Amino acid sequence: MSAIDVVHLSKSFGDVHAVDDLSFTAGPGAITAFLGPNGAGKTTTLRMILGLVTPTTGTATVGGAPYRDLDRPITMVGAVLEATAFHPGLTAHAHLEAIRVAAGLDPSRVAHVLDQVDLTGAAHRKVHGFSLGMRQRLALATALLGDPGILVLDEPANGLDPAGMRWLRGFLRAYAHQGRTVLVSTHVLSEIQQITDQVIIISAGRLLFAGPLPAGSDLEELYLEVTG
Ligand SMILES: Nc1ncnc2c1ncn2[C@@H]1O[C@H](COP(=O)(O)OP(=O)(O)OP(=O)(O)O)[C@@H](O)[C@H]1O
Repeated sequence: MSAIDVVHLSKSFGDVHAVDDLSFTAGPGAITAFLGPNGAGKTTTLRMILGLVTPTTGTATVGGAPYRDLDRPITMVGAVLEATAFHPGLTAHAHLEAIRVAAGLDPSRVAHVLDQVDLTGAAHRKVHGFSLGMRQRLALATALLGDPGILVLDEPANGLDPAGMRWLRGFLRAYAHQGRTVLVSTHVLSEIQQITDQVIIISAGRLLFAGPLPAGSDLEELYLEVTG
């Protein structure tokens, strides 16, 4: 059983077939890049994996079970979705602490995840003064609170400066090397090419390519070839 299994998954919104009979797996110890043009169905697929959208047909499971059936999902799957909102009046520390308490996690986790994303120095600043990149780091820290074995990320490089992108690459690589699973949707092909183990490309909700990037090939070339 792979960490994330998508099997004949479909989702229609009225006449729009956002996801259309999609199947793929994202296994442990690897970074899987989830790619496709605007409107291809990536976010809808990620939201079905995370139990936020109900599939029309098919299944999406994490660790063998649908997300909604997981006992303590925060300890199994961490997610960073687009446009993550934080209460602007809270500090980063207070935001994380509230979630930690609600989830019954160990008190040491807050300092640990702040350190993991390099936000320790800003822990007691209010989030309304945070840059986009700092918000992305805080969203990642939130996803890491439960020490999950699976990370699902939608455009995590959004707002990161070049140093931040390099940091994120190193972080995700190390995370996968621990035997954990990373599924990341992105349009920044030059970034993901450097760390990806497996590539999934979809368009109009359908699978176009699944597999490792062939040796010596360029991800942008492959992407444009299969989506063109
Ligand atoms: N709640 C919704 N109601 C109606 N249509 C929707 C809804 N969510 C998504 N769609 C439609 O489903 C299709 C897939 O959208 P989705 O956001 O999954 O694509 P995406 O690959 O994530 O795109 P992008 O790269 O632009 O973020 C689009 O045509 C979109 O308009």
